[in-house]
Amino acid sequence: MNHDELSALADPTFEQYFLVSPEKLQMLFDAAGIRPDDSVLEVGAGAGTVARHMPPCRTLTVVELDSRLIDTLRHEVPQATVVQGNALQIVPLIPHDVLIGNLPNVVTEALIDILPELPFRTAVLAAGRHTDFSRLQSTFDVSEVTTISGEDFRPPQPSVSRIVRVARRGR
Ligand SMILES: C[S@@+](CC[C@H](N)C(=O)[O-])C[C@H]1O[C@@H](n2cnc3c(N)ncnc32)[C@H](O)[C@@H]1O
Repeated sequence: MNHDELSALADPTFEQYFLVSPEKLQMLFDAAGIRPDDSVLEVGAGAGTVARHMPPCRTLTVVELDSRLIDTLRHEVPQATVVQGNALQIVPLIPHDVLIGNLPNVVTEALIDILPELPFRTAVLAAGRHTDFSRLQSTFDVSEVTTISGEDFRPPQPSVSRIVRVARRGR
């Protein structure tokens, strides 16, 4: 899918900006540290621009709320199990070693609340500049990987967000 087609698919109601920067995708995957025997779960998978470049892993499950994008995800990421629904309800039901997400900020805030109950080794999440991860610091190492904005996305994202790595200590 080219950049014009991605932009045409995006629905601002769902804050749909699709990450296309090869450099930022590589930084995301480096931070995730995906191993060939990992189960990977991506939430808010959009049109599959992240998932289609996912490094080799044992299983890949992608979750997307917008039912319009489900056929696109099945086409773009044929190796993935595609699930339509709300990430906050689905994430606790799917075992995973690595969690990747670029969700609207309000959803990410709610996801952070449930992170301690999830099984992942490493999570890599896009978050707003002011999203508060401090509540995780007793259990996880939290570090900023990079910032993402504008031309990193199609359509260009008007705001600046951060990619944040959350790693469970001792794993
Ligand atoms: C900013 S886009 C990111 C898409 C893709 N991960 C990327 O980086 O290119 C956010 C996506 O999250 C989806 N989304 C919004 N709320 C969601 C929720 N509660 N559960 C699952 N997906 C959601 C939107 O429909 C949208 O496709």
